[in-house]
Formats: sequence, C-alpha cells, structure tokens
Amino acid sequence: MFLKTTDTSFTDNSKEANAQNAFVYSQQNERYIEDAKKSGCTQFIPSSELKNHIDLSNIKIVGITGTNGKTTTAAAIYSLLLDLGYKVALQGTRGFFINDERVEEYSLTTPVQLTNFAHILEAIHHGCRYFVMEVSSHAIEQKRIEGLEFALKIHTNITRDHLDYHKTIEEYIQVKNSFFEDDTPKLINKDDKVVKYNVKNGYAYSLDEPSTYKVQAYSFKEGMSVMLQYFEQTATFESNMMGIFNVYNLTAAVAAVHILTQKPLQSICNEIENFAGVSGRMQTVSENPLVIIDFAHTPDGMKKVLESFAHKEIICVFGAGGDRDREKRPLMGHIAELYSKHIIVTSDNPRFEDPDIIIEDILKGIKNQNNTIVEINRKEAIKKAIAMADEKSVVLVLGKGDESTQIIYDQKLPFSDKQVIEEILQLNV
Ligand SMILES: CC(=O)N[C@H]1[C@@H](OP(=O)(O)OP(=O)(O)OC[C@H]2O[C@@H](n3ccc(=O)[nH]c3=O)[C@H](O)[C@@H]2O)O[C@H](CO)[C@@H](O)[C@@H]1O[C@H](C)C(=O)N[C@@H](C)C(=O)N[C@H](CCC(=O)O)C(=O)O
Ligand SMILES: Nc1ncnc2c1ncn2[C@@H]1O[C@H](COP(=O)(O)OP(=O)(O)OP(=O)(O)O)[C@@H](O)[C@H]1O
Ligand SMILES: N[C@H](CCC[C@H](N)C(=O)O)C(=O)O
Ligand SMILES: [Mg+2]
Repeated sequence: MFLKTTDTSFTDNSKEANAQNAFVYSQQNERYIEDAKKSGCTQFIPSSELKNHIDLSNIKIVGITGTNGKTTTAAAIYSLLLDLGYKVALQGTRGFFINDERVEEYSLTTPVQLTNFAHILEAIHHGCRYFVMEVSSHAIEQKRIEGLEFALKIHTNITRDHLDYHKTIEEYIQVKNSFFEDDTPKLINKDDKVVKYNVKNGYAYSLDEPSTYKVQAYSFKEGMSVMLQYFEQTATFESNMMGIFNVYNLTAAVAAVHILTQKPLQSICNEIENFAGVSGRMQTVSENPLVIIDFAHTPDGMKKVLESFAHKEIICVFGAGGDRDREKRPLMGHIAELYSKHIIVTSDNPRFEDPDIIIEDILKGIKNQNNTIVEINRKEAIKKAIAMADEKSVVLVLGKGDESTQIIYDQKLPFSDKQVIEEILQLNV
C-alpha cells in the first residue's frame, strides 16, 4: 500500500520502496526491510510511530469489534450521525463510504494500516467529524489499527469465528478483548459473559444485566419498539428491523451516538426509524412466499436469525466458507436442525476447498437427516427451497448476505442470493 501526504510518501511494500519514500514496517513486513534498503530506501518508520508523521487529530474515530453485529451497528451509527447533520465516514465489510457516497467497494473489513490512514485523511479532507470503522480480529492481531486514537470503542459480542486463523477460541477471545484494555472510552454489551475490559471510561448497554443504557422493554409487532433507560431518563425507539440481536445493535448505536454527541437521547432515538438496516442482513426479498437473505455464517449468528422465526416453519438454505474455520460447520448444522423444518445444505464460498467435504463437515452436526437435502449448486438449492415453501414457511438463505460473487478457487464468479431468488420468483424489481 502506498500513501502520499504533502511532505512525505509512505509504503508498506518493499517492492514500492525507493530513495524517495519511507518504508513503514511492522511484524507483518519487517522481513522485507533488507529488500527495501536494496531498493535505495533510507527512511524506515515503525508502524507504531506513523501517527507522529501523519496528523489524524481532526476527526473522531469510532471502532466496533465483535463476532457479529459490526456491520449492522456501524451502519446504524453512520445513519444516525448523518441524520443528525454531521459529516461522517464509514469503513467496513461493505466498503468505504463518505457522507452517504460509496467511495470504495469492499476490500477488507478492516484494511491495512496505511489504507486506514489514507481513508481517515480522505474523510478529514471531506470535512468529516466522525470516522466509523469495523475492527476485525485479524486487524487487531495484525496491528492494522496501530496508531489510531479512538474516541469510542464498541463491543457487540464475542462468540466464535475465524478459528482457522486464531487456532483456538481462547486466542480469538484474547485478541478481541485486547481492543478494550486501554483507557479509551468504551461501550460494552454487558450481557456478553466473555468480554473482559478496562472499566475506566466504560459505558455499558444490555437487555438483561444492569447497565448505563438498559433496555427496559421491547416488543415485535410491525418491526420493533424499544424502551431504553439511561439513569433517570427513559427514551423509546421504533424500527422496521427484526430480531432480538438487532435490539442489541440499535441500542448500541443509540448509546454510541449519545456518548459521542451528547445530543438529547430521545432526539437520537427519533432518527432510528430512518435506518432501514443493511442490505443482506435480515433482508426480505419476497413476502409471499416469505424469502429472507442474511449474512449469518457463524453458529451464533445463525441461532440469532433462526430463533427470530419461531412462529414460522423454517426452510434453511446454507453452507460454509472454504478456507475458513472448519469446526464451526457441524455446529452450524446442529443449530439448523434445532430450528428448521427443512434444511438444504449447499455451497457458500468454497474457495480452494472441495465443496463436498465442506458439506460433509456440516452434515456431521445434523443427527436426523430425514428433512435434510444436499444440493451442491447454490442456485438449485434456493430453487428447491422456494418450491417447498407455503404460507406457513419462511425460506432463510444464509451466509452470503449481499455478497455479489461466489468464490471458487481464486475466481470470484458473479453470484447474488437476492438476484437468484428474484429470477426464480420472476419478481419485477
Ligand atoms: C489471512 C490474512 O489476513 N492475510 C493478510 C496478510 O496476508 P500475508 O501475510 O500473506 O501478506 P503478504 O502478502 O505476505 O504481505 C505482508 C506484508 O509484507 C509486505 N510485503 C510483501 C511482499 C514483499 O515482497 N514485500 C513486502 O514488503 C506487504 O506489503 C504486507 O505489508 O497481510 C496482507 C497485507 O497486509 C492482507 O492483505 C492479507 O489479508 C488477506 C487478503 C485476507 O483475505 N484477509 C482476510 C482473512 C481478513 O483479513 N478478513 C478480516 C475479517 C473478515 C470478516 O470477518 O469480515 C478482514 O478484516 O477483512
Ligand atoms: N448482535 C448480534 N448478535 C448475534 N448475531 C448477529 C448480531 N447482529 C447480526 N447478527 C447476525 O450476524 C450476521 C452478520 O451481521 P453483521 O454483518 O452486522 O456482522 P459482522 O460482525 O460485521 O460480521 P463479519 O465479521 O462477517 O463482517 C447477520 O446477518 C445476523 O445473522
Ligand atoms: N467476509 C468474511 C465473511 C464471509 C462469510 C461467508 N460467505 C464465507 O465465505 O465464509 C470472511 O471473509 O470471512
Ligand atoms: Mg462486517
């Protein structure tokens, strides 16, 4: 990655290094320092000192980490700040946005350090007051957020993901918790028993445990209505979004904006109903038959979605990503069996793995497979699910959300769950 500021150029790649720029090094690339020297580079900056060369002080950076809910919570905060009249940037799984404009397509949920600095500088250049970003566990471990001073750090939940990378659940939890070790103001989900954090400058939100922003009551009729308690104040918000997990996400967003802006709590709540959610997260593609797409690709994410439809007969279509955590696959199969009337196991993004093996791993978690169909072709799997649906059903197509490709080997082939469903139903969109 290459970054040019008014007085210096920086790179984190020895192949770009030369006498005119500085090589920014970290544990990720220090093995290439000699190569950079051979290319004539004479300036070497440890990634921990990059902040002394690039001034990011004119913006408030908000970081959201957790196994699930980052994209949804970040997007809700972004939407609230925009509706309250602030200029704000958003960076995460769905790409990079400034003041309601998409600036870049998805690359990484949390890009490398120089890209983060470049995006923050661009946001400052556009007059943004806030920079809202998702912080992945890979990013924390790989020091991609080195040198960023956060105005607020937000925790959604810690269950399991990316164990292909972190190897053990303990390591994964330790990495996530390390984000909350310092004195930075932090907003913690108090109902999560796993998280550990430095209580200094700590705020909390919850549905069950006592907390700063306590959900006193919520109900689901057309969407949700929620009553929040903040010390002696109460405030309420409405949303068309569904699912208890979205009560957490929206409560976290309201609390975060209250901490950041100190605007009256109710005026913040009033803006929530303008946030329609994130595409590919609990997105209804068809009402009749009811077909919903969602990004759930972890056992906890699936559980939270499936338990939101206890009143329907669930037809669950899902797979699991290749070159990702293998151990989650039977757990996902087990969760699907607990809640679904019918299960269709199919492909997600196989990447370099054999899709049959991935499906076998999932099936190991499904004890009674009488209501389980295996269909390796995702389009065919969705077609079969829709053919089975009736007025009592809900077809849940999980794992890819609004992804626009299916990754097979290193090929990103065009594939959208939403488009496939619309074609099958011949919906005029
Ligand atoms: C598994 C993983 O995270 N890999 C990341 C890692 O790859 P790597 O170690 O193989 O990188 P590399 O190519 O050896 O380069 C490492 C460093 O050496 C430097 N280099 C390299 C070659 C050279 O000759 N000279 C040199 O200086 C590079 O510029 C870089 O700074 O370092 C690269 C650059 O820093 C990242 O782009 C790459 O992310 C890959 C593309 C990736 O797919 N990561 C995914 C798993 C990821 O990060 N996902 C998370 C979570 C997703 C989610 O749950 O939403 C995300 O934040 O997106
Ligand atoms: N607060 C939550 N708790 C548990 N599951 C959730 C929560 N919010 C969303 N989910 C589920 O997890 C899926 C992913 O949500 P979202 O994209 O907001 O999470 P994320 O943390 O950004 O995920 P990723 O790390 O893959 O980018 C959703 O589609 C939904 O099924
Ligand atoms: N963007 C995340 C989630 C992908 C989810 C699922 N579609 C998969 O391929 O595992 C990742 O790269 O891990
Ligand atoms: Mg995300």
